[in-house]
Amino acid sequence: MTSEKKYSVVIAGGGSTFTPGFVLDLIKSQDKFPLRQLKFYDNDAERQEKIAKAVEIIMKERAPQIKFSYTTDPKEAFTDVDFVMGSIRVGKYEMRSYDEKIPLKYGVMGQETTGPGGMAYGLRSIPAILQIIDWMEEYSPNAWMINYSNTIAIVAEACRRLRPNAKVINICDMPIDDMDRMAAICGLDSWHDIDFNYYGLNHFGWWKEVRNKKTGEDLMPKLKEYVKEHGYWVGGDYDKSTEASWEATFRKVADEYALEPETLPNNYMQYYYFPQWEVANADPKHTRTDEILEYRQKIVFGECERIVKAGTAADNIWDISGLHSEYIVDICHAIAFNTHEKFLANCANNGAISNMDPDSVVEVPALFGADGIQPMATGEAGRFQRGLMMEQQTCEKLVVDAYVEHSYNKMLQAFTLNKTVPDASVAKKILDDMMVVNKPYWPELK
Ligand SMILES: NC(=O)c1ccc[n+]([C@@H]2O[C@H](COP(=O)([O-])OP(=O)(O)OC[C@H]3O[C@@H](n4cnc5c(N)ncnc54)[C@H](O)[C@@H]3O)[C@@H](O)[C@H]2O)c1
Ligand SMILES: O=P(O)(O)OC[C@H]1O[C@H](O[C@H]2[C@H](O)[C@@H](O)[C@@H](O)O[C@@H]2CO)[C@H](O)[C@@H](O)[C@@H]1O
Ligand SMILES: [Mn+2]
Repeated sequence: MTSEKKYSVVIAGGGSTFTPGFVLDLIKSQDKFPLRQLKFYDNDAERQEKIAKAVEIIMKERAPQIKFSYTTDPKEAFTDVDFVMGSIRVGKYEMRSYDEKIPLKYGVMGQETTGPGGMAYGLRSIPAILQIIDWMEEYSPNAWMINYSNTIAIVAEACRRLRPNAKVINICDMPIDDMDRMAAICGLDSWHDIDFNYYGLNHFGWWKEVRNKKTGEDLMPKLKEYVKEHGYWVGGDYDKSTEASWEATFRKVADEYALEPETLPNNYMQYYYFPQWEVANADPKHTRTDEILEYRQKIVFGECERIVKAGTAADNIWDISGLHSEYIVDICHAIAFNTHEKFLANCANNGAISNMDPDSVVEVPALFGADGIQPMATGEAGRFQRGLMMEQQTCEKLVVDAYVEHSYNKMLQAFTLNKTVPDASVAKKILDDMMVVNKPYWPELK
């Protein structure tokens, strides 16, 4: 589809390891989502510049028609834009490392977006995301923010409650990645060949239905046969660049499926079904953050440095674009061109899951168009799933209460209620350690 209009996009989190991927996929999509301008915004000038200097070269060589700039000034960043792509990490990897390591100190699973670590990260993200929404509304009132910045479930609950009319859509690529694996398992090209019914919370959900989009064939029986042995691990060429810890995650789906074989789980259920297994298999001194510093961050920043030194990206062999970046570009395209394609959104339930409260934030299929999202009805949640979701979403709501009320006790209740934490005394120890390191980012909790 082509149009006269060309769009202006700002990536908030210009220094993100995913930014070069966004850029490469935006360039690849110029025939369907044409840009006139691309900007980066970050609050760490030095980190952003390392990526931006390489992107400047890439843009000159591959898309000179698009005006490119980068800034730490919010007015410059958010003026004259149609889309904000959110990819910030408040506190960067230094704070992610604490999110993972502090709970482990007390025998509790430590993970980026789940358990106490995920709640700590969510509380850090709320004020930064609300601030970006406010700048977007002030400087580009017609713009849409498509946000990846975690912890999405908590950020989405804060948006629902505190910015109910904002043009912000909180998204996650995990179900897309899982569905792409399902497609590969069934011999299909990509997740685009699959139709689905999925429901849950972010990083906490289940497929009720998976079909071949073209023929309508029910793929659940075939998938279940495969998943009970291999989980969502595909192997071979498909997984040639997948890191070892992701392999373990996709294989673990076999155990998650065995627990509830009527549906197929989001791979993140491992953290709630098997938190003690996570602890037993973790190295408290070397967590996922350390792996990223040694691998993804090294590759991305190393390649940027190499391009800048060479003064060209012509021999650039690195391409970290992929599902993550394709997905956000496809969503911007769907909104820009009012396509009403089916993706997934984290939004107020309002009946999408019939036996959950209207004000629950849920992750469900939705049609994406010029007016934003139209969430779809997914039917009833199973008893097991509903019980789990009620507990988890209450934790997410309590974190937002803690933010609004500056309440230590609400945060302690959130930690205590969480399925990954054994009791209130352990919750308190974790929270007290987290209070110290999060001082620059959290509201003062009293
Ligand atoms: N929703 C999803 O499914 C999904 C998938 C992958 C990654 N993510 C999220 O994407 C984000 C980026 O991940 P990454 O690993 O590339 O992180 P990263 O640490 O490499 O980059 C994040 C950038 O955000 C910047 N930043 C921090 N606070 C900011 C603020 N207040 N304003 C502007 N910039 C700020 C940092 O300086 C840094 O350059 C994270 O939130 C991550 O959890 C989400
Ligand atoms: O440990 P990380 O930073 O590698 O991953 C944490 C994120 O994991 C999911 O995103 C994956 C995505 O599903 C996969 O397809 C590929 O693009 O990598 C992404 C990041 O590694 C999850 O959806 C995110 O919310 C997490 O932040
Ligand atoms: Mn996600």
